[in-house]
Amino acid sequence: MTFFVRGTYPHNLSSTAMAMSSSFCPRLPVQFGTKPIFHIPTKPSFSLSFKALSVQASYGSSGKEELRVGFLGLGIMGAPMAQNLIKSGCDVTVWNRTKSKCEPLINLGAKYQSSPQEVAASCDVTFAMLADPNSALDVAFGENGAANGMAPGKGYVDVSTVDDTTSKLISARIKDTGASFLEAPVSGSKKPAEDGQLIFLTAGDKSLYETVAPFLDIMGKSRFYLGDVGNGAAMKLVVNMIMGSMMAAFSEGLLLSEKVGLDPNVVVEVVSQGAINAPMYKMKGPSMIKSQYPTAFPLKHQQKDLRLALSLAESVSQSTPIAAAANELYKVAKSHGLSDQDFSAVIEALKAKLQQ
Ligand SMILES: NC(=O)C1=CN([C@@H]2O[C@H](COP(=O)(O)OP(=O)(O)OC[C@H]3O[C@@H](n4cnc5c(N)ncnc54)[C@H](OP(=O)(O)O)[C@@H]3O)[C@@H](O)[C@H]2O)C=CC1
Ligand SMILES: O=CC(=O)O
Repeated sequence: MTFFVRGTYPHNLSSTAMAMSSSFCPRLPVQFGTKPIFHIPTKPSFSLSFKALSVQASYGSSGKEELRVGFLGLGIMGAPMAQNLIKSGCDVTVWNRTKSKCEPLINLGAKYQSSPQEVAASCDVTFAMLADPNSALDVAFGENGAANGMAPGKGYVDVSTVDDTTSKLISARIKDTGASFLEAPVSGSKKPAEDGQLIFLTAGDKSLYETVAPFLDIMGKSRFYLGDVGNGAAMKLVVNMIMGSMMAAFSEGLLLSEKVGLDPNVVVEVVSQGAINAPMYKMKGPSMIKSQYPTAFPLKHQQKDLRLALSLAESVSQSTPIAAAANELYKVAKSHGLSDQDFSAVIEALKAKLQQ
């Protein structure tokens, strides 16, 4: 298995920095499949402004034709990802099933096409950020799907969280057209998407990976190249299987602490200072204690990821009893109408009134 990681940038993509980065969108050769012409500086050690300037230094004066970038799916994640590309000066064309979600991006300068096929036909690389395997397949294969607009020299980058089987199906269909395919699911939620701090877990055509790397660097803080299609999907499912179980265990801890007379806010503080600290606890804990779940990562997507991870585990006979138990809790939460709340609403599934 091939493995590659670029160093992370210790910065936040503030609006000032975004403004600084405008017109720094990478200019790239239009044709794929050749040796990478440009080199991304590795492990820059300071600040976003350095990131923006690096991109300018590498691409700004190349004189090559700018790649036209398509973006399909403008939900919680897709909208800020596309926005960061637009604000960096990229030539972006958007499509979303619910057209009204395109308006804010069109106002920022994006072009619009009325189907995935038209986006793919009018762009050199097309990113897709869809809800789940069915929607990813629909948008790639359906009537007026992206595959109908693909051709040799183009690239399709699916950044949705799906299972490896779905990803391989999409890859095969796209590659049948002569185009290239990269799966690139992301780790990181709404805020990292807004801040250009996502972690890309990519696999597939290496030449496409190299071609789109500058775009990944606008939207993210690091990227991994993991080899064959399916490895990116599997990595994402493993990570989210761990995250879903952690959130379920954290929920149990908060409720138990309250029942025995402890202040759950102090539990959050103690956890945050110790070896089991994870940013998620301090970020979500205070609102969970107030029974508030402002949506960053919808609970229905976390349950989807657990379901897909369990199926992946079953395919290789790996026992995953903790994830299986967590999945049951998310299913209970869904059945109580919490699908569109943040995944931290899983705590509600443990409250006595929901279990009756
Ligand atoms: N939110 C998060 O924190 C993270 C999410 N992810 C993953 O990223 C993906 C997107 O997540 P997120 O943005 O939160 O999800 P949202 O539910 O906010 O957005 C889903 C997107 O998929 C579109 N869609 C759904 N069904 C269809 C369909 N049948 N045909 C066409 N388009 C469809 C929606 O269109 P419409 O607007 O019309 O409904 C929308 O653009 C998911 O796979 C998720 O697991 C990964 C990392 C973090
Ligand atoms: O998929 C969700 C995330 O936070 O990553």
